[in-house]
Amino acid sequence: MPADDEPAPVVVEGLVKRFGSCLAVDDMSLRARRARITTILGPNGAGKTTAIACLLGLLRPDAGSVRVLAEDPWRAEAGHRARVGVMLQDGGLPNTVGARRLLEHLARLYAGAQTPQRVASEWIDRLAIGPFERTPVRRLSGGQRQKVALAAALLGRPEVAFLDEPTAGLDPHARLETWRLLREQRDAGRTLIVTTHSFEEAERLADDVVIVASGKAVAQGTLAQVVPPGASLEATYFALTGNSEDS
Ligand SMILES: Nc1ncnc2c1ncn2[C@@H]1O[C@H](COP(=O)(O)OP(=O)(O)OP(=O)(O)O)[C@@H](O)[C@H]1O
Repeated sequence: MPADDEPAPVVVEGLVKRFGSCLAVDDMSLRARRARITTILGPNGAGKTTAIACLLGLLRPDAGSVRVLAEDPWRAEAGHRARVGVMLQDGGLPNTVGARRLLEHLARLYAGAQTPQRVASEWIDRLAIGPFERTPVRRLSGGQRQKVALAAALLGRPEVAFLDEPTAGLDPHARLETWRLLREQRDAGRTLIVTTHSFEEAERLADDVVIVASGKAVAQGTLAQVVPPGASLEATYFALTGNSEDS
């Protein structure tokens, strides 16, 4: 188990990001510990995806700092990017190719994969992609596309992976299988940052939880640290995000 005082692989300090007059991220600070699953919960528009885009080096912070594996992602070289996996909400997958071809292509890009066909087959088996492995991505159902995007994010054996709502739209079997997979990835030493709108997912999957509201991290820690004795995560979330559970 990693010591709590070792440098965190993901550090956000005082992050600010504006889009015109919209303050999407407002002085956000958070950390994700190595070889742990950190889930980020927060209302629509709270700034989760924007913060992740900064952590991926896709957006440049207006203020504050972000570090991934001790580097500034905005300035990082290709070698750094290969250590970081990503699954974005819109998939970002090429539309016209099938899953097998795409996964083989990605496996070829990663130096470690000497046998791209075998690597792709392992992920296709693991995520039950086989029945639709040759269907062009644009023809896949939302849940099928999620599976391909998850395989694409993890296939390069990244040290850190950012997964934006990885189980959204998955059926209950696929969701359980994804949780099992993510725990295995964590146990293999990967640091996973997972956004979700599911309290059940956070409770069953997370080692650490971050609650984000109005562009700030308003609570973070283990579930036991974040949720007061006798309360639920759901009640804590509603109290911290300013919404009423009864409304
Ligand atoms: N490129 C952009 N241009 C303008 N506004 C943007 C842009 N990207 C995000 N925003 C705004 O920033 C705010 C934060 O959006 P963000 O996508 O980070 O929220 P989120 O917490 O990921 O929400 P959700 O749970 O719905 O995915 C929103 O008000 C959104 O409209």
